[in-house]
Amino acid sequence: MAHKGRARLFDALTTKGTAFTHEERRELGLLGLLPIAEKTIDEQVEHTYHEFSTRRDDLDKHIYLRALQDRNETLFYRLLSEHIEEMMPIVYTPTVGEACQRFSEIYRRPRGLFVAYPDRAELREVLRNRPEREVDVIVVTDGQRILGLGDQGIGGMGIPIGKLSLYTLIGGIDPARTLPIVLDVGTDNVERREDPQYLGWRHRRIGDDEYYAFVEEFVAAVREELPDVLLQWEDFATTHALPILDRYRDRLLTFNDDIQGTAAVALGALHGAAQTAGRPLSEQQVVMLGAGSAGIGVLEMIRQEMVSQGLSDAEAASRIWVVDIKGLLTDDRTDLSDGQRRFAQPAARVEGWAGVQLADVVHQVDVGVLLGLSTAAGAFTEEIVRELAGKTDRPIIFPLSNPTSRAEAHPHELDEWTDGRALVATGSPFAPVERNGKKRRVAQCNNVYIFPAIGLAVTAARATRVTNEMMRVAAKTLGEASPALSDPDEPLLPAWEDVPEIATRIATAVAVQAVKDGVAPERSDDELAQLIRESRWKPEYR
Ligand SMILES: NC(=O)c1ccc[n+]([C@@H]2O[C@H](COP(=O)([O-])OP(=O)(O)OC[C@H]3O[C@@H](n4cnc5c(N)ncnc54)[C@H](O)[C@@H]3O)[C@@H](O)[C@H]2O)c1
Ligand SMILES: O=C(O)C[C@H](O)C(=O)O
Ligand SMILES: [Mn+2]
Repeated sequence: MAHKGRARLFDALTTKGTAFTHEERRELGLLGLLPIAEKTIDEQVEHTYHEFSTRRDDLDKHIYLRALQDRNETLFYRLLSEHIEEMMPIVYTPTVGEACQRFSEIYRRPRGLFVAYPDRAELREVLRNRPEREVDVIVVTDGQRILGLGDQGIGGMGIPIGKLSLYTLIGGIDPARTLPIVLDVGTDNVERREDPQYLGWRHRRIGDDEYYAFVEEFVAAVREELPDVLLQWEDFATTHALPILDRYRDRLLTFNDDIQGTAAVALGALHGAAQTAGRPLSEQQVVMLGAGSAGIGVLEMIRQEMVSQGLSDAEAASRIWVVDIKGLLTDDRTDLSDGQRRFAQPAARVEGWAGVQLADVVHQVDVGVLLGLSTAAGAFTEEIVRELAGKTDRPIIFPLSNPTSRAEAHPHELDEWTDGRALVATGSPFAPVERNGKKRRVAQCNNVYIFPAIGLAVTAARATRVTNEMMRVAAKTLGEASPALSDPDEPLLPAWEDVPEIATRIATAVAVQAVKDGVAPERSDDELAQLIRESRWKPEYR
């Protein structure tokens, strides 16, 4: 922190703005560079909250908060931590989706790294130019599947920035040690490419051979520059997401949030739901709409959970029904990937059915759990939901697609169509549901319950891999924190105010598991717990 003068005043990570005391101003050569008033951080929070509140819409609020982040990170996180429930939907889903779509238009200042294909001969230099030397967590996207909004090219950068803000807010990762990265490999979104304001490389997406070679080069440069960093893959198209994860999961400290983080949060929410419904997962028939990387990732974990509850692999698979854009996955389909094939039902099982769409499956099968990771807005129709509600007392219905505009159903509809019996969790945030004059919060089943805790765990424990067991322990620890376990009228997942504390608990369990799995240095459970608490960064001026 050697900076003095203007360099110090304008360094977002260490500035205090008007909160520099007179003495500090004298020491740091700031006399005269600030108005005479000396503010406390609480006064600054009050002021910025007022400013935030006067912005006209959510995108405007997003722009305000991002600008504050670029100006004074400590204040940004302090403000967020005091208004977490109100501001999460602004810096993250759903508003971040619009911020990605309009990234070039609302662009003010650079952040993180733009790793562009035309610079491929100088990837190491690009990595070396990173804003801060030491990095604990990278979130990288190539912008091809931004939430359910498709290819946003370089605009996808909004996602790594938003996710890393939550690594700090919830997981206590030092913001100076986070690095958002976008791989700019072109875009197939013609509207973006032809927009004169577009800031990315104006080119079609490169072909697979070039693509995988570029990713390999990128990974090699990351390993050379930052050998211990956690590398999180985010919002890659399913066709790339799965091969990339397969290729690197045993070579690096890495995970794919859409596949693994989503699976863990869904399993966590299902824990409270199954308990409230009075029927364990292994006795449920599960239907998933959507067979992309998110849907298949969730189903893999559900299957493992059913097996741990006593079923064989085959018995578990026979309880899982997956419907994609073409209909039910059956073993006579020739268009399935290996991952999808594991969940294909024998074609003989559906002989004589009138059709194989979602409505047919819900009609024919004794469904207890209906999950959506399809991007198909409104696909959980009144007819389907009413039929499901006729089969079971407490139907479990999770429309998990993001952002709000892609949700398979809205919670108030599900509540109405099931007379309040549905156990609901959504991917994006929704307003509470009102029934008999009582308002009930809707659980937001979003991977943000998981990834900050994973980051905290591997950073504090100095883990070298993210194992499947670590993800399972994260799911279990989250599941055990479900408010619904003690009161069936409570939501399936904890309130946002409690999430930083729960992330600490999850991180501790994950770190203990990392040691057990032999991917982190030996330490006692107590030592790990203490290490995790102490390593949390706090939004305070120092
Ligand atoms: N809640 C969360 O934490 C979370 C996490 C990850 C992803 N998601 C959301 O999940 C969605 C899917 O992500 P993905 O990476 O798996 O995407 P993807 O595009 O790879 O997969 C989408 C799947 O849905 C199917 N589908 C599309 N339209 C359909 C329709 N009309 N009817 C039936 N099936 C249809 C497709 O065939 C495909 O199998 C996105 O909206 C994403 O935002 C949510
Ligand atoms: O970003 C989110 O809100 C969750 C998830 O990673 C998604 O891609 O939808
Ligand atoms: Mn994602």
